[in-house]
Amino acid sequence: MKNSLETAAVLIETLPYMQDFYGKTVVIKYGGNAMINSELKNSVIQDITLLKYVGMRPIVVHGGGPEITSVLNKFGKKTEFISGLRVTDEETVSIAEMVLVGKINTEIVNLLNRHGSKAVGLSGKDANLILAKKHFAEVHENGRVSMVDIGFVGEVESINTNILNTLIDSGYIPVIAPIGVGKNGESYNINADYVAGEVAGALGAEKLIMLTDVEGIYRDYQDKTSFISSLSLEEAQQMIAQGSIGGGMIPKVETCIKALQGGTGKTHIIDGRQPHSILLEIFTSQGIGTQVVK
Ligand SMILES: Nc1ncnc2c1ncn2[C@@H]1O[C@H](COP(=O)(O)OP(=O)(O)O)[C@@H](O)[C@H]1O
Ligand SMILES: CC(=O)N[C@@H](CCC(=O)OP(=O)(O)O)C(=O)O
Repeated sequence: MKNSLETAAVLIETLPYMQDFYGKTVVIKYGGNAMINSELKNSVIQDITLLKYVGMRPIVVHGGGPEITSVLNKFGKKTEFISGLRVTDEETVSIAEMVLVGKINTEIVNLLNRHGSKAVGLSGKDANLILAKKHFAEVHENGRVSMVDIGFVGEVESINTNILNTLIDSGYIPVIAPIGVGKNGESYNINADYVAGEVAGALGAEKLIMLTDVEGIYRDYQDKTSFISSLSLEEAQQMIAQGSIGGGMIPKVETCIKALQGGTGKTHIIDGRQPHSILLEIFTSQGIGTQVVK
């Protein structure tokens, strides 16, 4: 892991090439498992603020899965995930909305603003940012695929790019909570990875960066020497089908695949536990984490 001074050195080396980054749209998916402590949170917030200062167009899509689970526990509700997605009944979707929109979104917006950014928080309901419909989980078992009903879990039908571009063009950083709205005004709990991918695709982002709690993708998750630094779209599809990518990594990799197919330049899964991981990914020639590319 690099310390802050080493990270600063990386940035200074990059200075002559700063104009290459000007005006580039980058979507950052900030996962709940990477929101470990206030020091790391500040490092993520500083990185995003710096991207803005050098003329990039950052957009944040956040998760908050562990926090939702902990609040559900307090209400005596158990959590079940199928293919990386939370089984969501009516009570669960309102708790998820309360945690994601009411707590985590406002926290991130507040932190960004305290660090000198102009951040605006949005859920899928603001200006109908995320129109959604019911999603069924795809379960791979013994080479067969089945579709399972997991309740109020949504998939994105459309993203209102107009509101995002209006905010970005006025100098704001949009911070998006992954709650979608259905055509009858109902709330849908959407995995934040999928929302990040859809936003990246809709805006034609240069990069999609997903912060999580592992170094990146492993060929075999039990074997930490099997780390992969670069993966093609086809290899990624194969790994999901073979079951070597599991749990919460499935929506991430599916998102990378979809974003690449939709025109996003590059996608990255990086370790949010590493201080200044966003800067290290964007401003070093080798980057960090696993990149999934066409
Ligand atoms: N092949 C794999 N490589 C890396 N991580 C994997 C793999 N298969 C499953 N995982 C799991 O995916 C997790 C990341 O997803 P998740 O916990 O949902 O993160 P986040 O909250 O950041 O979205 C890892 O902590 C790991 O347990
Ligand atoms: C349907 C579904 O699984 N929704 C997620 C939304 C939050 C999320 O994605 O948070 P992370 O990025 O921290 O995992 C959930 O309920 O946990």
